[in-house]
Amino acid sequence: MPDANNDPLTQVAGALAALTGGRDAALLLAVSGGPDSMAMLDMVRRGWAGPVSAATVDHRLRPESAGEAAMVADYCASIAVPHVTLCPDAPITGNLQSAARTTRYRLLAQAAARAGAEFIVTAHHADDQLETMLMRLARGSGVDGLAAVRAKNGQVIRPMLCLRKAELERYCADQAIPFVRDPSNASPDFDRVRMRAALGQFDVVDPMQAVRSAAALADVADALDWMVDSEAAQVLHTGPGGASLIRHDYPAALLRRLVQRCLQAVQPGIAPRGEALGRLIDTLNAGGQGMIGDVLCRGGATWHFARAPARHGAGGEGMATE
Ligand SMILES: Nc1ncnc2c1ncn2[C@@H]1O[C@H](COP(=O)(O)OP(=O)(O)OP(=O)(O)O)[C@@H](O)[C@H]1O
Repeated sequence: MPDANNDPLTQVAGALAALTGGRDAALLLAVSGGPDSMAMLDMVRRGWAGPVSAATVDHRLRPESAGEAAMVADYCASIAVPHVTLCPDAPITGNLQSAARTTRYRLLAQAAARAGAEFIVTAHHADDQLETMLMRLARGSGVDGLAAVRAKNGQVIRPMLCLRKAELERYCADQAIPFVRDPSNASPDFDRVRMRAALGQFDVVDPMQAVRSAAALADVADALDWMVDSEAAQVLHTGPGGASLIRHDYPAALLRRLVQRCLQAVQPGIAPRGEALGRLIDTLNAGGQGMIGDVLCRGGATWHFARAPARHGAGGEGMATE
């Protein structure tokens, strides 16, 4: 007899209830028009008792994108789900994937506020999680990076992590749900596409186990943040002259986070890579001084962090040490 608990709709409903705290909160679904988010749209509107609306971001980076957004709008109209297409007010430039992602989440947050939605829901699934973890592993990431795609990050929630991509595609086929395929998902120019192709030949790691590992690492990252909150209140002081750390005999994982907080207190938004941060901490431990971004850092009994004049041609997060 089929197990009702393994039914994708039941699993997604359970994940949504856990992520939202069980209330019938208003949800804004982020629907690109691909099979993952179209399956999510259909599953959530069937299984969720609270208000549901949907948004598609037309990044205007490909000629087909307006037609894809229109397809989602038409489908939403046919199932009586309110839908909005969101467009950036200026062309997306620079590192296109990363700039598109930043713009997308900003537009979605604005649309959620307008729609009165408490949560933005994306369709990241278990195969996405494994790909992300392996890409981070290939870069030597630590706990935060390997925690990969968070099931909950601020107001963004991801209830489809409990499902495989193949289940979502099967669902679309079974329910005759239309979808589009983004051609960039087939371009070998992207690391993710190459990783996906490699994983197609390699079934040693079960994506569902990767989801469990990532969730365990996310718990560890949250626990470290919690400890650092209470330590920082005792040992990290900020003022007009910058930030200082009066104690630094911490285990490495805590010290890295405390130093990150000092840096961010001086230069908001700075996110040094693990290796640069490790080199800085070695330098400070040896009583030396170094620069990360625009922050001058000095070791000694108390570590000091202060804004330095921007260096000509400085590359942001690189580090110079003395
Ligand atoms: N153009 C879009 N409009 C609305 N939602 C989108 C759009 N693109 C992506 N999303 C949402 O984000 C999810 C993940 O998409 P995708 O894997 O393409 O993003 P990514 O850039 O690789 O990951 P991330 O969103 O974590 O940065 C989709 O399933 C969908 O819910």
